[in-house]
Amino acid sequence: MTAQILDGKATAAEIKAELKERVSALREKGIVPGLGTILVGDDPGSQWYVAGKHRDCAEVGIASIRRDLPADISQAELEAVVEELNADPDCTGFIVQLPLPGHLDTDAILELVDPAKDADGLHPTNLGRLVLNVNRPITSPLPCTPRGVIELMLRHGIDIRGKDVVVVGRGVTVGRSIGALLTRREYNATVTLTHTGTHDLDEHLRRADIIVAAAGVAGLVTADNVKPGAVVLDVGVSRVEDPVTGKSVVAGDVAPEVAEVAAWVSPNPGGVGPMTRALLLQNVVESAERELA
Ligand SMILES: Nc1nc(=O)c2c([nH]1)NC[C@@H]1CN(c3ccc(C(=O)N[C@@H](CCC(=O)O)C(=O)O)cc3)C=[N+]21
Repeated sequence: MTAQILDGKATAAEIKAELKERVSALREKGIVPGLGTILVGDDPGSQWYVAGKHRDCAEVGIASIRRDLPADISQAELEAVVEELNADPDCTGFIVQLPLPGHLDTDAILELVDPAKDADGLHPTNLGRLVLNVNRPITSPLPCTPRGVIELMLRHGIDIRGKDVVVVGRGVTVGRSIGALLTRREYNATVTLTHTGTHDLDEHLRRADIIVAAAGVAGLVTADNVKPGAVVLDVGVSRVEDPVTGKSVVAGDVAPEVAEVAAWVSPNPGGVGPMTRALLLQNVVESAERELA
């Protein structure tokens, strides 16, 4: 038995096709959703991610607004660019690509983003709304990766309700907010958040119905630690040296042999990454739709 694949690439394509329709409907009413990106410095990885976001926008008809800034930009200068996009009516949502260079105050920058335009869904106001609204519909942007993880399962017919979900990693973009989403009444999962201080991680993993591996530790989840029939989502990304070629390659948190035990696994790449990007676009479209309402 080998696990079925949670195909993030195909599912993201499906979501993008739906968003394209919603963007057309908005355009007919005179609203053009626009995604802004703020990129500081010339890290090739970050440049590649940002380029991908603009390609995605073109695909669904969202306008792109791009601000590429020098690595030595000052806090005040960067804050001015954030304020500019906050005020720009053509920009319905935007992101500040992370990480920022060390001399900049990341928290202060992220807090300056207008919560209504927060395409990442990581503004303190939006995270606060997510925590406070357990039962009512949420009408503010949601964090893209947690939402992408859930959407990937739902669109493969996986029932989350009542399931034991074990999340590995307490990072801001995934671990710390995914529990707030999964424990909403609409999903009704039971969530355990594990991290580097957890005693006996293996024990937690072995009883999980669903594992969300977001630690950024290559191969952390092994076949020995997965219950037969579990659903395993590989969110982590780290760079490791390929033992054969010696080249630096991207590795996920889930060892390949897990596919022999699990019922479902998300590949990495091709799993949660494309979903994150699709849900970013959805946040931008939803912000534009709220503007119309
Ligand atoms: N403000 C901000 N928001 C972010 O959402 C954000 C960020 N900063 N900084 C960096 C991380 C990383 N991240 C990825 C998203 C998609 C893929 C993705 O689509 N990867 C593809 C291709 C991977 C490859 O081939 O290298 C895949 O998984 O199939 C990867 C990484 C968003 N991030």
